[in-house]
Amino acid sequence: TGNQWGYGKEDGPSAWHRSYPVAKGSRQSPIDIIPEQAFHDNSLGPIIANYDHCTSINISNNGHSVVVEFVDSDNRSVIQGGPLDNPYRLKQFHFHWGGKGCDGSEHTVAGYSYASELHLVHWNAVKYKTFAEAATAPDGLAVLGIFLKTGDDHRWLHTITDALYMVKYKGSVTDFRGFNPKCLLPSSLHYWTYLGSLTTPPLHESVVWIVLKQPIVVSDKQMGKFRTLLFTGEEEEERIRMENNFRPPQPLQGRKVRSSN
Ligand SMILES: NS(=O)(=O)c1ccc(S(=O)(=O)c2ccccc2)s1
Ligand SMILES: [Zn+2]
Repeated sequence: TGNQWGYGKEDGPSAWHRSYPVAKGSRQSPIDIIPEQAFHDNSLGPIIANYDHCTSINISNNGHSVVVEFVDSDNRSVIQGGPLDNPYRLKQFHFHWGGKGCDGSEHTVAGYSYASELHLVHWNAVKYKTFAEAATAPDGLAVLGIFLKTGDDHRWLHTITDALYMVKYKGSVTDFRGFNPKCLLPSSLHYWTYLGSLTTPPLHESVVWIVLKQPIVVSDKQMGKFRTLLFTGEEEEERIRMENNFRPPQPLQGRKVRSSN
């Protein structure tokens, strides 16, 4: 049923092109960001994230990551400014991470990987009627990427890591209300931006990527809780720990990465 893809040896990123030929396309993500080669574009304004009236709905394990979904039937939580021509609505956020002691970010910075990467997924509800329509349009999605590095405890991430035991298995979902992702943003919103794709199948080339330069700090213990999740469902006999759910950097193919001031 549907296309089975994963992060293992047989079904991982190097095999995705068989079912998703766009995997070898001209604007694939993630990429290795080389700061010195990024173009300082003075016309790039600040990113504005208006999450104050956002409404989280649930938290779930979709067999690839842990996802928090939001009400996106109006413009109550949007990102705008920067490279974006209009406001994009927050739909969900999720994470990518490594194994114990290993890094698991998707974008890298001059070859450097972070422990994890948070993706806040938004869609262009001004130009497109539905998320599904926006998801295949070249300017349909805007994903805000935030690096996580290990160090002190992140006081707000506890709200998420304390809920992970309820979504241990693939296909599990539970209520998750009143969470404002503003608490996960670093103090600086300086960013790199480039045109790319979803980093998982269906790998649509529909994403304006906005990757924040400043990582947030979370503890090893908090990262460890992500690794208690499973790729596998409760009914499956095989239990496979959810870790290393990241795609490696893809060819830049002549794309320009711009840098905010
Ligand atoms: N890692 S990422 O942020 O690039 C990403 C991968 C998949 C999604 S999606 O679930 O929003 C989605 C979007 C469109 C079609 C299907 C799923 S977002
Ligand atoms: Zn992602």
